[in-house]
Amino acid sequence: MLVVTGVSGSGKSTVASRLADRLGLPFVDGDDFHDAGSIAQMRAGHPLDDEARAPWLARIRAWIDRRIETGEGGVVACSALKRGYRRTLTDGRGAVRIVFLEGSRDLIGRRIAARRGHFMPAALLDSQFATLEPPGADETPIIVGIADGPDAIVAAVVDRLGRPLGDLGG
Ligand SMILES: Nc1ncnc2c1ncn2[C@@H]1O[C@H](COP(=O)(O)OP(=O)(O)OP(=O)(O)O)[C@@H](O)[C@H]1O
Ligand SMILES: O=C(O)[C@H](O)[C@@H](O)[C@H](O)[C@H](O)CO
Repeated sequence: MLVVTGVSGSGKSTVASRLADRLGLPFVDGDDFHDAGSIAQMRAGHPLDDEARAPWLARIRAWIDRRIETGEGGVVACSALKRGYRRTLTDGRGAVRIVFLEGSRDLIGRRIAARRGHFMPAALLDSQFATLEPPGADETPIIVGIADGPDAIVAAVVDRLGRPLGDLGG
């Protein structure tokens, strides 16, 4: 089970969906678990706070738990900006591995500015970086830079998994 994390526009949806294809695992986008109120709040340029994110994270955790139960595993795209958010998704779940997409404010800002048809406004990127607590070594994250294209990033993650792909189920 892989959770692909990073700020808005870091490429989570792009990378996680291709990664899932590559590994033959189900994919889900954390964006699809927001309620309408949270989407409206972000669209209006107001960041979510801990309270608003808690039920959203709980829904994603429930998806992860179902995937673990079936033994099939999966790949989920979820910003999981703070350590505490990641713990919500990983604690007590040994097989959940964090992937962190690392990129500069400048590069991500350019990609968001070029993106069309997404609710997340570019203006929220500063708040995303202010909230971000990059994963520490104790979280054994797979950290990948995002300067290269999606296929290269997927290949780098697969390379770093460092264990047989069949072991990702639980
Ligand atoms: N490695 C890459 N190289 C070039 N462009 C990329 C790369 N990864 C993603 N993009 C583009 O950057 C934009 C942001 O990517 P994406 O929507 O996947 O990010 P995200 O982290 O899922 O964002 P959000 O959290 O806001 O949903 C998209 O237009 C996407 O096509
Ligand atoms: O925690 C958050 O602030 C939100 O989850 C955002 O990160 C969005 O979900 C997404 O990244 C934007 O599309």
